[in-house]
Amino acid sequence: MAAMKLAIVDLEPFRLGDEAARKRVARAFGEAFETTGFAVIVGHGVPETLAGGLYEAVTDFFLEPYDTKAAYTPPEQTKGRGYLPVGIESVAKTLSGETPPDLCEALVFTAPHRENAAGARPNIWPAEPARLAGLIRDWTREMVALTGHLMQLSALALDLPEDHFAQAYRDPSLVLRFVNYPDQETPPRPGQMRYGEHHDYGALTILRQDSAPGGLEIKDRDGVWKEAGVVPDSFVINVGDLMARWTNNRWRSTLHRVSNPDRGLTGSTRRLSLVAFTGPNEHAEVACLPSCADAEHPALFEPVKAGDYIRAKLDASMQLSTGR
Ligand SMILES: O=C(O)CCC(=O)C(=O)O
Ligand SMILES: [Fe+2]
Repeated sequence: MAAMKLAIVDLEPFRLGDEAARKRVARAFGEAFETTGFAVIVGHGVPETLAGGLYEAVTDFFLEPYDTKAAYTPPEQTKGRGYLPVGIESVAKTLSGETPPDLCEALVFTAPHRENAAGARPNIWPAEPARLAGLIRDWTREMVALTGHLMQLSALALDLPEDHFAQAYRDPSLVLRFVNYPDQETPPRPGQMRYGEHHDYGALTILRQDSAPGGLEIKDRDGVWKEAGVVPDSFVINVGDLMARWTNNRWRSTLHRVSNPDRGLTGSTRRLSLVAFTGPNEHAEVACLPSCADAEHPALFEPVKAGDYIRAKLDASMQLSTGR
């Protein structure tokens, strides 16, 4: 399979440079989202020791016996928190009717940055490995900070004042989804994938992937699936539906999926991803940005409340919530 040529954007001149440097980075960032909907960022400022430590701790969690992990599965059939075993989710269902379950298991935290907020449903924190909870709390702080940088960059790239999104992101939404794609001892069923084709629902997704076989694939403008590839110590950032709506499709929410590893491979093909779905506050209204519509490009979407849009998509993706 051919590789998708993703733009690699160095954020360091944005974080540390002068105005001209910031504008340059923003231009590259925006161009990537206008063409492929994906950008690879380096120089992002997130410490590699933390990323590596979290990767190891999450790996250790998924290596625990099934019964230990299943103790963290929530009673409700939604995928907002806790341990979600293989078989619970079928993400391609958000696009088309019945599809076999995705070949992944996940550990999910919703809004871990506002755990103590009144009315928030508590996340489910695994006791083992003991270092995991602290690492996730540190990661949460990094993801919120990185989201702030990405939204400043987004505003500049969209010809808006740098703080345009500050209000909507004062108390942002955040879902952390740690995903393990196990070795496939039996062949997948027809149409079954590690993670089926889908759009992300939020504004920007931040993904740390590893280089195991059976990786991220992106559908290009001609409808051809291409491999995303892996750049060491980077994050893949992609545009979700809310950002596409905000930008009137100037930025593209692109179909992607996680493919199965070749059956001929020997040795482990296990793959681990650290995903952060970022977005504005649930109460924020997402309506066409002033710089994204004109006489030739009238607004394509009705304004939506961010939280309502996400909730509808999450409901549709649950394998067990049949009849939708
Ligand atoms: O694991 C990956 O590379 C991508 C996962 C993904 O697309 C998602 O969680 O929405
Ligand atoms: Fe995705």
